[in-house]
Amino acid sequence: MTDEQEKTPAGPLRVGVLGARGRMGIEVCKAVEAADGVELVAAMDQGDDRSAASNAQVVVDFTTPDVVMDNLRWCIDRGISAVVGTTGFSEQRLEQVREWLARKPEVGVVIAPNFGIGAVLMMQFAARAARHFESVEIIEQHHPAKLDAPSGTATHTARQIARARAEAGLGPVPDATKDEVPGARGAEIDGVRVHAVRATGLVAHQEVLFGATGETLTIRHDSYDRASFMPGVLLAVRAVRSRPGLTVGLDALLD
Ligand SMILES: NC(=O)c1ccc[n+]([C@@H]2O[C@H](COP(=O)([O-])OP(=O)(O)OC[C@H]3O[C@@H](n4cnc5c(N)ncnc54)[C@H](O)[C@@H]3O)[C@@H](O)[C@H]2O)c1
Ligand SMILES: O=C(O)C1=N[C@H](C(=O)O)CCC1
Repeated sequence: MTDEQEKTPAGPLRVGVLGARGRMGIEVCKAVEAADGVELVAAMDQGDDRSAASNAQVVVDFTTPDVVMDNLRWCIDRGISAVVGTTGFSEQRLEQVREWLARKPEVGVVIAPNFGIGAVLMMQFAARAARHFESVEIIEQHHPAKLDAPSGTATHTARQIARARAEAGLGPVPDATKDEVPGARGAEIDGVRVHAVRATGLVAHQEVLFGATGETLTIRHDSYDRASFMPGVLLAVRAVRSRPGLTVGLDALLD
């Protein structure tokens, strides 16, 4: 930002979008253009010159797991805060982002596997239920153009459930089954089975199935339209500059 811009009285928050021609990016550009107090200053996609977003105060990234780290580094180096919905964040990647941010203490980054308010609550409810049930499995369902599996939401949910189980002193989930066909029992994340379904007509859906003697509990969330993610994205866009450092998930912003 130039000294001149720094001195200018607060105008609308300048927002850039990376992945602007993608399914989510299109929706984010529309939401930013329609929202009060924010202004879309750059809408960039693959092949565009990213420097057009240098003037942004906040960049929103909905791109792909293979380019998102490079985009984040670029933003942090320039002192631009970022709101990231792109998936594929391992613990190592989060640690790398924290390292970059340590050199730019004024910059905020929010990385959320799911910006749907209902999805955030579904993950919280699942983490709360986890200590009371010996069995748990996650079934995530998405549109078939999704590049990654399992979803970021399912991975995050599994990690939170595993943490809650460990704190409650629960052992492994009981399971005597031997896979006759590899993959029949799904993937395993921190001891929690995760099943990924892909079908035309779906957007983003997840069930968490808990079991104990004589009862089951199913916690389910459905996004039928990408508009469902926009209140969460705008919440993060407005909050990120007042939250220096890394925030993972929307939980802290909803409290
Ligand atoms: N956190 C959430 O709430 C949430 C919700 C939906 C999707 N997602 C995730 O967001 C990501 C995008 O999802 P989508 O359905 O919009 O995918 P998409 O494939 O429709 O869009 C990705 C866009 O990024 C663009 N792109 C690729 N490389 C780029 C680069 N270097 N710079 C700028 N743009 C680049 C692509 O051309 C494409 O237009 C995925 O990782 C998905 O899992 C997260
Ligand atoms: O459409 C997608 O891709 C989605 N990805 C996120 C995930 O991986 O959890 C969130 C829901 C939509």
